[in-house]
Amino acid sequence: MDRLAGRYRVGEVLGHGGNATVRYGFDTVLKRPVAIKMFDGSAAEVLREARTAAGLSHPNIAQVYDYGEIVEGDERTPYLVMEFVGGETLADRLARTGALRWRRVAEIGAQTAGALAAAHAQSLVHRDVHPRNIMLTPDGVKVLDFGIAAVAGQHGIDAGGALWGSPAYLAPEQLRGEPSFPAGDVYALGLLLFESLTGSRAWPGETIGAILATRHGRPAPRLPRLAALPRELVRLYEACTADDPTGRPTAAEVSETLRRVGYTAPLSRPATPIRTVLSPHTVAAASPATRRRSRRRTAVLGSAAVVTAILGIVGVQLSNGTVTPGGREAEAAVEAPQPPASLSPSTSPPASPTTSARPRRHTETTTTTVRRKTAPPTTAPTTVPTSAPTTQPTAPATKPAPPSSPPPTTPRPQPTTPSPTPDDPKPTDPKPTEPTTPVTTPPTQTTPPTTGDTDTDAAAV
Ligand SMILES: Nc1ncnc2c1ncn2[C@@H]1O[C@H](COP(=O)(O)OP(=O)(O)OP(=O)(O)O)[C@@H](O)[C@H]1O
Repeated sequence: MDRLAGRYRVGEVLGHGGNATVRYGFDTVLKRPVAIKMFDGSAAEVLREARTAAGLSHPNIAQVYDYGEIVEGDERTPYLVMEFVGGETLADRLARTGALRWRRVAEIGAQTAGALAAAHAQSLVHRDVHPRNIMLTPDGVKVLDFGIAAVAGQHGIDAGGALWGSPAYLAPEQLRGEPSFPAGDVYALGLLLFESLTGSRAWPGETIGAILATRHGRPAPRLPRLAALPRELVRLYEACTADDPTGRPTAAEVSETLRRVGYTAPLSRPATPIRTVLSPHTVAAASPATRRRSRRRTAVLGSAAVVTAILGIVGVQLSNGTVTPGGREAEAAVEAPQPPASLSPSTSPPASPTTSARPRRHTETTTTTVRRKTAPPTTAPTTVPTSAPTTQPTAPATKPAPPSSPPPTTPRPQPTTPSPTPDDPKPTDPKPTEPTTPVTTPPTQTTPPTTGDTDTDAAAV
């Protein structure tokens, strides 16, 4: 069979995530470009992701079209077929240009918040909002990767003891292992505002240990004073990143506020680059390597109390004796006893933590094991595919868009340095061209009917 599921030609790699590779593809039936995400994880989990994401329809959310599995002997490689989104990720954009003008940030933030609000309205929490999951297109923002979305109220730590998310963007209550609620996404949204306005991550760090140590007991950093930045935007950022989830606005409120501020705030000198003023909370810029590593989804295995303990330790002790907070990549996982899972759908933040304890920030020490995350440790599949299909497809003749997969090489500017903020470039949208060489793929078994999703195009914003 030369096509995936008999209809999808597979082309070049668009990017790699923590547990998947995303490739350009072409749907030969509907004659449109697609993105095909091939997973290392278990089929059951990916199918759950597909069903979750397929239920969402919003102009700022990348649409999921189809799900299937590549079967090779005993191995199954699950894949998702998604709307192809041309453009560049917010992470790549920030790496390329540094901080953005505040109006542009308000626009991106408003659309991102709108997408999250749509998910929250269906009691879904994204749980992995970070700049690599925000795609900037000529038509507006597309939020990618509802891959670890959960029903609001679902426990932040799953049955296997994995706490999913990117440690630099998780809300404090998520780090404590409490159930996931929309307020967690709003916290991450606040951090996106910070990063977009300053060009630097709010919680920098090379490793999960370093990030957790940086975050230990601290509120989110204050925004440096930026020229012409409306006070309301500063207040919004502070509200979004409040430690107490009940003090945060809803995503819908964030979207509304950003739209209003963006439209109504008096115009500042448009050609003037953002000028930053030294602030005691100004954070250091992260290196490209830092961005690359710490963006990765991280599974923190352990009870809430143990995660809490990790937060309480500035110098994280790691049991293998070779790992130090500065010495291991952020996609590591911290192992510890499993907590009980709790599933109690709700759309409001918990009145009180459901897990055992608030952080004992300064007293606990523990020994934890850090290992690289390879696959979700939750459902222990009997066979976990570890590799992509053996036959690699040929890249399409026409490059769909500047692939955003290569890690950025441009050093991120320091937030204290005036940062020119040129207008967005216009990434080229791909023409619906097929890869020229048919792809030979292993026999494919597509679970749902391969007619796919007929909801083809997301509306322009
Ligand atoms: N629908 C899409 N259209 C075009 N490119 C995409 C699409 N989805 C993902 N990509 C590209 O593939 C890259 C990897 O995506 P993926 O969702 O696997 O990982 P991630 O979000 O970067 O990391 P993680 O999943 O570990 O959080 C993205 O950063 C993006 O560049």
